[in-house]
Amino acid sequence: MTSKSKQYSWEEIAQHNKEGDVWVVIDAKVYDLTKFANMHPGGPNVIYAESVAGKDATQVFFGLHRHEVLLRPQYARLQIGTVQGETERIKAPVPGELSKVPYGEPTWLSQGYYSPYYSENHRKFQTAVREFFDTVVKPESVRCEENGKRISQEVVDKLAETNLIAMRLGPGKHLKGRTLMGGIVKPEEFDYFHEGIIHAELSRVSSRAVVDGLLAGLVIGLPPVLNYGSPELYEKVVNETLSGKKFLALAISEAFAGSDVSGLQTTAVRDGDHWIVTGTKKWITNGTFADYFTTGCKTETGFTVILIERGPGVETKPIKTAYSSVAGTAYVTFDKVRVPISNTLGKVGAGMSVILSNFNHERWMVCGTSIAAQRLVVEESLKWSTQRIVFGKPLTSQPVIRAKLATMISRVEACQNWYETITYQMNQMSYSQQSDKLAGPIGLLKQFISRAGRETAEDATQVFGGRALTVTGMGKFIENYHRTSGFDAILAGAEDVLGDLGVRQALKKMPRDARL
Ligand code: HEM
Repeated sequence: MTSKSKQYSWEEIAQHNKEGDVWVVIDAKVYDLTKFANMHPGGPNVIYAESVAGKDATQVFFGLHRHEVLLRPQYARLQIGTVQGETERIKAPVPGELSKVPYGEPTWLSQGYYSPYYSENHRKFQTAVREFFDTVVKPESVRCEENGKRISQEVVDKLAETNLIAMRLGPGKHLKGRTLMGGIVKPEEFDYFHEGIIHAELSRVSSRAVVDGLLAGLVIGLPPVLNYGSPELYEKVVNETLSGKKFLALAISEAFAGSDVSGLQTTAVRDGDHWIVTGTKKWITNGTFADYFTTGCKTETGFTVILIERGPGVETKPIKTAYSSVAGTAYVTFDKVRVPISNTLGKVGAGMSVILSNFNHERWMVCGTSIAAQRLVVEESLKWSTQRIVFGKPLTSQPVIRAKLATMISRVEACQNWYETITYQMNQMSYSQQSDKLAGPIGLLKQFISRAGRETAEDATQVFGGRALTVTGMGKFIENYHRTSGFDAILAGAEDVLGDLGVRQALKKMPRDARL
């Protein structure tokens, strides 16, 4: 019999109630904290308190710690047995499982509800993707968020093996001949709902910085190569990057110009079969470790997009931002870099349409990851306000807290429903129809979602109080989301600019004879 399966009566437990001999019970499990008390991060005295030592400390424990504390091996081994006739109720999470907390999952994944958009195949795909992210990505995400290092090659290799890297770019010819998630979905059947599942599952297990660090640069920077690169460039760069052997970043924004793409100053001057590129780029996601840069350049006849390989004259240095350096945010300098003319993406001078055609997908992707993060914040807030006791009652007994939860839930549901409607349209439309009909709505959607996210971050911070201000502990997700939700409002197009784009697109389509 292992010591953990030993059973103790409440009478016996009660005798271990003092310094030098202290046991506590948490969720029917008996812990011997005698030696640990002096190392306890919350100090020894709280454990010797009359209401704790030798007693059931479940409620006080869950008011102060996340369940994951008990699952860490160094603490799990403090358990010496269970209470006679009692069994644990708070179960450890199982990789791949769905949350049972109301609104913890989108409607289509909630038991007893229906959806017009998702099929059995989407559900099968979602199960496999969640299990993969829970087991492979989640532990890595926690490590990288803390140490700021880039995602390990081991995890990148696993992402490549399942073709998750390729699938994050959406449906298309780059999926042809690939086995997707062990063959669950055929390349020709893979649609934007499948892709959205990947963004949501990634966001569920990752901080905002890890979402970007997990090769977001490639997701936004490779499409111009896919759609406008020469066959030779396609063959080489697409194979190298989708197999996780090389990394790629989109290098458009500069300290001189962000959303105002036409104001860029990086120049490319023709010299025989080469471009000579000189200039700087700022806020380049994955730039610190990228091997290729899909770069916006000023050329004699306008704006041109050129793929630049890391080599002589290319330098990158990390930029310290509000989120973890796992994202690899870089300042990039090009100093008279010689680039073959064959690396030009699209026509010389026609770079604006190359870049614009890429934006819709990028913005839609940010919407998907933001909604999943907001949903996690809602779930965390529901759990916390149920387990936190104040003035002798759970936080949920306060009408002001319930009112906050109401608006948080409504926001995330509104975001989800609009996002799914647009995703459905994307599935029905050709690429050019999407560019014509969805650029405006996606701009408005992104503005709505990033604003909703920041309001939800504010509300959750009020619900969690001081705990939302610390990087570790009960409110760690809220702290991280509160600190980083602003990234969604800036990256892929500033919130206000996108709102304006949506309205301008609508105004262009106003019937000339429309009158009140
Ligand atoms: C198996 C038993 C326990 C373990 C392994 C444990 C472990 C920890 C850890 C790791 C922390 C740091 C904060 C965190 O990571 O969440 C902490 C903080 C704390 N613990 Fe415990 N603890 C245990 C039992 C208790 C009990 C029974 C009490 C009773 C009052 C208690 C009171 C506290 C307090 C007051 C803090 C500081 C919380 C804060 O800074 O917000 N702990 N404990």
